[in-house]
Amino acid sequence: MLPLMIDMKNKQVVIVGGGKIALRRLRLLKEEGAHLTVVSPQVNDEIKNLAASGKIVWKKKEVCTEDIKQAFLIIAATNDPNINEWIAGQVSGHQLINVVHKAEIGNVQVPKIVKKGKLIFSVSTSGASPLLAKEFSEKFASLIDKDIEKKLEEYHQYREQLKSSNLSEEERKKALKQKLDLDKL
Ligand SMILES: C[C@@]1(CC(=O)O)c2cc3[nH]c(cc4nc(cc5[nH]c(cc(n2)[C@H]1CCC(=O)O)[C@@](C)(CC(=O)O)[C@@H]5CCC(=O)O)C(CC(=O)O)=C4CCC(=O)O)c(CCC(=O)O)c3CC(=O)O
Ligand SMILES: NC(=O)C1=CN([C@@H]2O[C@H](COP(=O)(O)OP(=O)(O)OC[C@H]3O[C@@H](n4cnc5c(N)ncnc54)[C@H](O)[C@@H]3O)[C@@H](O)[C@H]2O)C=CC1
Repeated sequence: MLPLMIDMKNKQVVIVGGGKIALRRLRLLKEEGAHLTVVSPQVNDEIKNLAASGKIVWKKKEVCTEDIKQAFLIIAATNDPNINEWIAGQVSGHQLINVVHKAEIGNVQVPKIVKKGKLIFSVSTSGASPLLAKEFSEKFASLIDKDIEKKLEEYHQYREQLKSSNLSEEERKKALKQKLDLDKL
């Protein structure tokens, strides 16, 4: 499994199922600006409210092939393993699919994700122990400088400045390293 950063803005995402796990995936993807459609005969209250306010689409029905045809990413999050597996069998080779009850059936797994401004890290145990992934992420998060968001904005600006200067690659690298080292003092 290869961890990549994917721009989910305006991507079509179909979540099949409307329970606890569907909601967890929905929150994560909504935050990134994806266009969400939930397909499920029943959904929890939060999903109902989001649909009522037009923030997502809710198709109140059981899933069929047509529902997932246009999706960039599909989340099979029903509580019926047979349905989830059927969905996985319907996707074409260029679609992404996450199957929540048995990740290896799909081609996407969801790690534990932590975001502090521009700093993003994620921990995966390749499905071995989600709880350990959570605990590790908390340990790593506790090591992060509390001003990291502000600092990263500064580093970004400084780096852009250097990139538009006449300095050589070697000189730029040295200057960037010096700034990081100074901050550590
Ligand atoms: C493969 C994967 C799914 C995927 O890729 O979509 C997967 C699969 C499964 N999880 C199960 C159970 C639990 N999952 C959690 C929690 C989380 N699970 C997450 C990810 C992943 N879980 C992916 C692999 C991540 C990795 O590689 O480490 C986190 C990190 C991110 C997220 O889901 O948002 C999130 C942190 C929550 C937080 O931050 O609070 C808890 C604890 C809790 O809920 O507190 C439990 C109960 C304890 C236990 O069972 O371990 C079951 C059994 C279901 C059953 O028994 O029916 C399966 C299915 C299976 O293993 O077959
Ligand atoms: N990935 C993870 O971190 C975890 C995964 N799981 C797995 O996720 C599954 C779902 O868990 P919950 O969300 O808690 O279940 P839930 O019971 O709260 O929700 C299931 C949803 O699926 C819908 N559904 C059932 N048949 C359908 C169909 N044919 N078409 C469309 N929708 C249908 C139901 O209406 C309901 O909204 C569990 O069965 C479990 O295997 C459970 C815990 C953690």
